[in-house]
Amino acid sequence: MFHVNSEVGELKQVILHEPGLDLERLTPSNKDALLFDDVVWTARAQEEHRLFQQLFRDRGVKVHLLHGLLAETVKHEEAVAFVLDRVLDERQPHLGATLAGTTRRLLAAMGPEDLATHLLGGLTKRELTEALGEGRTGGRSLGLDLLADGDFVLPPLPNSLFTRDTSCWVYDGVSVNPMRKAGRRRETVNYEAIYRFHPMFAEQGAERWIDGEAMAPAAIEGGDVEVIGNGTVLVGMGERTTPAAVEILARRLFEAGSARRVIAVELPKARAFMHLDTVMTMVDRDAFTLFTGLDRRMLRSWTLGPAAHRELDVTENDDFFAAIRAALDLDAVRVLQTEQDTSAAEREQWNDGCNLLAVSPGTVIAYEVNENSNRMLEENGIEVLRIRGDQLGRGRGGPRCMSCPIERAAA
Ligand SMILES: NC(=O)NCCC[C@H](N)C(=O)O
Repeated sequence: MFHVNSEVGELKQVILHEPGLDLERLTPSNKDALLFDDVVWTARAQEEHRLFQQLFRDRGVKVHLLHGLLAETVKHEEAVAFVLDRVLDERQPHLGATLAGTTRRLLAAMGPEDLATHLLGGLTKRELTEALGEGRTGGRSLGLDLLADGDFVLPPLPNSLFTRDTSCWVYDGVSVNPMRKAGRRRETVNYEAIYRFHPMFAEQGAERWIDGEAMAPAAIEGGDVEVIGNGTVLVGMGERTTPAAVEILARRLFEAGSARRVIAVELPKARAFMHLDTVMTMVDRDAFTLFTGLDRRMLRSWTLGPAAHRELDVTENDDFFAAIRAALDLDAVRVLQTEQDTSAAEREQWNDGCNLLAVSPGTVIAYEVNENSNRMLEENGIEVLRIRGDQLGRGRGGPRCMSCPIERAAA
C-alpha cells in the first residue's frame, strides 16, 4: 500500500519524469506561458535527469517514470476515453467539434507509447495533417484553418518534469491537484487517469483527498504540501495554493483520521516563492532550511484542527516554528539559513537552493550550483548529494519539485 508518512524518512518509491518531446516544444515565444525562464537543451536535460534517477536507484529507491506509467495506463480503453474526453473537449476555444473529433481519432489510433508521448508533449497542426495525409483532415474546421502549421492542437506539458506538484501523497492517500496556472491544468488529467486505471494504483484502494476536476477553481499544488509527520501537514498559501483548498484538504484528512492538524502558512505571492518548497524544506527529523530573505518571525501561520459538525478549528499562531516544534513534539527545531549577502542569497534561492529532497533523515539531494547553501548544510551535519541542473533548473524547480514520493517511511 502506498503512503507517505514523513518528509525525511527512508524514501522507498518515487515518480519522476524524464523529459522528452514536452521540453523540446519550448520556444522563446511560448516559454513564459509555459512557465519556463528559458528554452532548454533537451538532450542535456535528459542526461542530467538520468544522473538524478541513478542517485535514487543507487540507494535502493524504486523509480517509476511518468511516461511509462501513462503508457501502461492508456493500454486500457476506458483510460483512453477518460483522457480524450477531457483533453479534447470541443468547447476549448481553438478546437470546435470537427477538429476535436479529427484529433481524437488520430490519438485514439496511436499505440500506448506514442499516445503517452503526445499527451505529455502535445500535438501540432503539422503533425496532425501529416499523420492524416493531404486532404484527409476530416471536415473543414474554423479551428484548423485559424491555426498556423506549428501551432498546437494539443498544447505540450513541459512542467510534467515537476512531478511533485500535480499529485501529492499525504499519509495514506493522494491528492490529485487542481493546478493554478493554465499551462499546467491538463497535467491533472494524466495523473487522474493513472491513479484510476493503472493497475498499480487502481487495485490499491488508497484514500483520495482531492479530486482535481471537482475542486477547481480552488487550487492546490504539491510543492506547497509538506508531510512533516506526527499527524501534521504543512501547507503554503502563496501564488498557487488557495485558502479554500487548504480547508478542503484539512477537512478530508481529519474526517478520515489520517491527520490531526494542518499548519497553513502565508507566503509572498511572487514567482520566486511560487511554492512553500521553494523557500523551506525539511532536511532532518528536527531541521528545516529557510530562505534567508524571509524573516521567520514575520511569517503568518494558522493551525487547523477538527471541530464539531464538519467545521474546522482555526487558530492563528504567534510563532510559525514554535507551532511546528509543538506539533512534532520536539524540544527544539533547527532553522537552517545560509548567511550570505542578499544578492547571493537571492540567486541561490532562485536556483532552488532551499528546494531539497531528503532521501533519509539528514541526507538530501541538492543542485550543485548552490555552493553557499550546500556548504551551510554540511556544516550543520546534513549530507548533501549534489546533482547538475543547468538545464533542468530552467523551469525553476529543484530536486523536491522533480520528485513525487509514493512510499516513504515515518521519520
Ligand atoms: N514545487 C515547485 O516549486 N515546483 C516547481 C514548478 C516550476 C514550474 N515551472 C511552475 O511554474 O509551476
